[in-house]
Amino acid sequence: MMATHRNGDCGVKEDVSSAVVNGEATEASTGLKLQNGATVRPENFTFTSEPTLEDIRRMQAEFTDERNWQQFHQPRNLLLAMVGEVGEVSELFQWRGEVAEGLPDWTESEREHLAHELSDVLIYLVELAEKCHVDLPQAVLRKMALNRMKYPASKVQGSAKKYTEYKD
Ligand SMILES: Nc1ccn([C@H]2C[C@H](O)[C@@H](COP(=O)(O)OP(=O)(O)OP(=O)(O)O)O2)c(=O)n1
Repeated sequence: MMATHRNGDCGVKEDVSSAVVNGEATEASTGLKLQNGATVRPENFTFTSEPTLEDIRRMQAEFTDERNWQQFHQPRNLLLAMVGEVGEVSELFQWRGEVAEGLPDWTESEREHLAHELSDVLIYLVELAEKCHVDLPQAVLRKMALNRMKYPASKVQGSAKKYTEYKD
């Protein structure tokens, strides 16, 4: 079963808002903004530590080898397959309006369906990265470092503007 962490019915009307100081979200300032302006911290949600991305890469390689499917899994096909799965994730959200963190109004079956589709996206993403020889965990570290430089916390506080929109 998919691990879920619900906030319960707390009248949440806006998405998570977090204040950041020196690149770190402060404990007191991270939370859900309620209609009355009060802020409530969401329950912490964390992943389990395994499988790692390398575990997933290896398991998918075994899965495709066992079926003689490597012949179909070139980068372009994997990209198209991944985009198709992203579409399937989108289908689960379409026409529902905005949904609260933790998806409190979704059924267990809907949550499990979402878990399946997100997993399909990840599986294809990991295999695409493998076939392109991108070491995904290390690439993510490098990209996050770049993101921190492009969006200094002190400069972009509370603004969702693209970095190119800043004048200085
Ligand atoms: N040629 C294939 C076909 C499937 N898979 C694996 C990776 C995905 O995790 C999952 C995708 O399977 P489907 O294409 O059957 O897609 P869904 O599981 O989303 O089924 P549906 O489209 O019915 O929702 O299976 C794969 O690696 N290579």
